Amino acid sequence: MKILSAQQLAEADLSTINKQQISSNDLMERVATLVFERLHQRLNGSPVPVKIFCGIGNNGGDGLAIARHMIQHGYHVKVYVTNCSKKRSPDFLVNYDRIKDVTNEWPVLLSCKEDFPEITPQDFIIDAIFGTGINRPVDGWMADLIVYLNSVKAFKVAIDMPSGLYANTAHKTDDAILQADHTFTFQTPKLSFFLPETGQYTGTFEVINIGLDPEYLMAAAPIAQLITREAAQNMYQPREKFSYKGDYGHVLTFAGSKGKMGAAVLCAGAAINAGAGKVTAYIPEDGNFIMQSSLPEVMTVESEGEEYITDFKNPIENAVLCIGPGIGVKKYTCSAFAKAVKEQSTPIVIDADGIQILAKHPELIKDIPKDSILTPHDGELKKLIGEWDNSYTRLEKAQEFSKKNNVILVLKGAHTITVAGSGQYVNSTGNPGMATAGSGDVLSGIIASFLAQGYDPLTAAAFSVYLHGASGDLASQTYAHEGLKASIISNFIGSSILQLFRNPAQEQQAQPQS
Ligand SMILES: NC(=O)C1=CN([C@@H]2O[C@H](COP(=O)(O)OP(=O)(O)OC[C@H]3O[C@@H](n4cnc5c(N)ncnc54)[C@H](O)[C@@H]3O)[C@@H](O)[C@H]2O)[C@@H](O)CC1
Ligand SMILES: [K+]
Repeated sequence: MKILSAQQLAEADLSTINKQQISSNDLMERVATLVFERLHQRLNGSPVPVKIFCGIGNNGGDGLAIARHMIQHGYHVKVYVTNCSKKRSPDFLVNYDRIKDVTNEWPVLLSCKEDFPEITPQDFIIDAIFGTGINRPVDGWMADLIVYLNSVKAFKVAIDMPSGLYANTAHKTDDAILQADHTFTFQTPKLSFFLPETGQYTGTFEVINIGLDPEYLMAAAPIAQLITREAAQNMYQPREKFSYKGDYGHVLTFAGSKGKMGAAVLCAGAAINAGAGKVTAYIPEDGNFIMQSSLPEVMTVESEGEEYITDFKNPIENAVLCIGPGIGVKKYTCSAFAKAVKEQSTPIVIDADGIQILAKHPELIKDIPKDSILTPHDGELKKLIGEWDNSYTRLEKAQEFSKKNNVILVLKGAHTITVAGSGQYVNSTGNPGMATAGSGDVLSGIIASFLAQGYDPLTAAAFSVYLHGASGDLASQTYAHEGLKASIISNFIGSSILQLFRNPAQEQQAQPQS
């Protein structure tokens, strides 16, 4: 699903009005009807006191139109208008007049702090103060209003955007932003919904298809793409009946050291669980028993070093190298890393200590095959690209690095973002239970596995990130966030592939691989 900027969404509104030959107010009415239907489904005629706060732009116009529908359906609605300027939008004004058709009360105008109404925890708040038109921080008594609304316990639903939140630009830390419990957002989610500084303001969110001009949407170059279940379904490559293990590639993991053989086991295990035809683990000599007894499906080749990998003699032709988990950064391991990377001619996966080594030896970056995939967490990323001021500069710097070095970066986080040149692919799966040791080793193994199976590097990265998160989501239904551990996530990879194509009634049946 495309993620568009606030400006593109405004253009899409205009294009819709022109192509569908409707007025902007017709579009607003369509939007308000769609939101009302969803509210009505949930509230089901409940006598809950509804308080709707409307700005004076089109977001406020939406709020007024929603209020009208609710009043017509018997809800107990009180409407407040933030009377901060005389520049009321034409569609706001139309709906301001129309609300009089269904109630004898004019909306209450708010102009200062003293006007704020009392709000009880039982109230249901609808926030239609600002949407995508916000272009500066909210200040004065309007900021106080947002702070006040945040301080009350009532349930809050935001229309299109939590008021005060920018769709795709950075905030200052003290900006007033409404903390919603749920957000109905229009046509596409906004980039800010997925970034750590701002993602929490939406609460849960739902994208409503408001029927904007399909031609505009098709042609628009998105600022990012959301990898949804549908997108992941399209990435999946089913297997041919007359195929054999040689068709599904060979992964060579270069992972593990004394005390960290678990990283190697998790990485190689995930590569097997995600479908690689063969997996060979290149390991320090002392790790052989651990690997062979943990993973009977995985072959091993020992390095000369007993506790660390100290050398590299390519044991397998045409394997996909997955290098870094648990290898440490000792000098001889760095030399073996450098040799292994240099000898590869097709894309590889570099994770964990492999990224630390690259950061310490930037001269090695030029030896990485084009379109290789690096999977840094933020600590590792900072060592590669330097510090950033906010999530937007983080993404810009990651794009620069990706373009300059012809590599794909998988920026791990609550919403992992895969950066390939100027393309940004935001993941939609995963949960906080996945913030656990070894989770990243599993991810790098999955990516290498799909690379080996012939997926192109960008697809392998984005698809693996999706499946990794989906495996964690499925596993958490049995183990809770707290009970998740990396090996469990790995055991749910097969279930997450099945779940891609299950209908909702079958979704509960997911079982782990043993
Ligand atoms: N025809 C359309 O354009 C449609 C617009 N829609 C709604 O319209 C919204 C966008 O509407 P608008 O562009 O009118 O903008 P908003 O309603 O988000 O903001 C209103 C106005 O507030 C002013 N403003 C910006 N920042 C401010 C601040 N910090 N303090 C005080 N005033 C500030 C700006 O002049 C802006 O035009 C969307 O989020 C959506 O809810 C939907 O109804 C769909 C159709
Ligand atoms: K809003």
